[in-house]
Amino acid sequence: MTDQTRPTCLAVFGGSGVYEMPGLTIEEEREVETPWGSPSAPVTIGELNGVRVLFLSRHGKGHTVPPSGLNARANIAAAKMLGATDVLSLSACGSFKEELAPGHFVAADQFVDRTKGRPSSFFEEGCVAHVSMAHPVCSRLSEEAAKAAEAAGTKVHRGGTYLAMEGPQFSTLAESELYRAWGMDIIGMTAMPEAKLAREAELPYAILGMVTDYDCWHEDHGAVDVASVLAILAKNRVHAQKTVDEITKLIGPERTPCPDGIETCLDYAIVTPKEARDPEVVKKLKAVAGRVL
Ligand SMILES: CSC[C@H]1O[C@H](OP(=O)(O)O)[C@H](O)[C@@H]1O
Ligand SMILES: Nc1ncnc2[nH]cnc12
Repeated sequence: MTDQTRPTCLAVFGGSGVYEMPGLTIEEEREVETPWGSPSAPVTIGELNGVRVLFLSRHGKGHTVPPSGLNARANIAAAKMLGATDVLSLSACGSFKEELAPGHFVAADQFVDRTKGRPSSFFEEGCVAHVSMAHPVCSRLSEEAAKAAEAAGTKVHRGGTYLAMEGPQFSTLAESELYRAWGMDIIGMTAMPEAKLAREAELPYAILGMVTDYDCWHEDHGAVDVASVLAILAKNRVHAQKTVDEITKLIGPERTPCPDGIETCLDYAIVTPKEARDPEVVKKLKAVAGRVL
């Protein structure tokens, strides 16, 4: 059995409002230490419909970790180290389009990264790699997530660009209008560098943006505030949780390799020749890129 034909092990990163995953038969809550530190919370390891699921509350159980303080490297590394085959992100987001209404989900397939200074690579001086981010989302997982959300009774939009802002403040009106003029679809504060790191760890990644608001551009809606985001999420949390239930039914435990080749994307990405690599850096990297080191 090659690494890519292992049974499914779906890592779910629950964002704002999604702090637990009811229905999961819990095996254990694992404290994980990675070469990049600890993830946001202990990882809940369990099973749902015969599928192994790893659940991580992205901001911690009590929502104590802000977007800029997220240790995305530790979160992704923890998933990889625990054997994840895929990562599904459930993320609250603002909308830049009338038709992407609060309560709808967007299976985003592109990102624009406007975050600043977040550690965004596992690779560093001593071992340099460049992976492609042209198609940052796993097409298969994204479609499965979209179908699962529909089965859970949610209106889903397939495709769309997620603008990742630094935060934690919401956008100014000028920024909101600029992003709209750029053709962005949704906005949030967490998908970057998470998606980049998932790619470097050869983990197929997909995201369901759970629309909570129209940011601040919409004349008929007030500017976004946390209370309204959380109120919408309280209504939609059940849809998010049901979506995870449905996706495990859809994908099942048997898994074929990712059709986009994400699990082998490091084959030609590392530019530093073996003899020039820093052994200490390589030691850390084994946690996420052991296949090629
Ligand atoms: C509580 S509103 C802003 C907050 O919500 C989103 O988090 P997540 O993506 O983890 O659901 C957004 O990105 C901000 O971090
Ligand atoms: N309008 C918004 N901007 C950034 N992050 C968000 N999360 C939810 N709504 C958001």
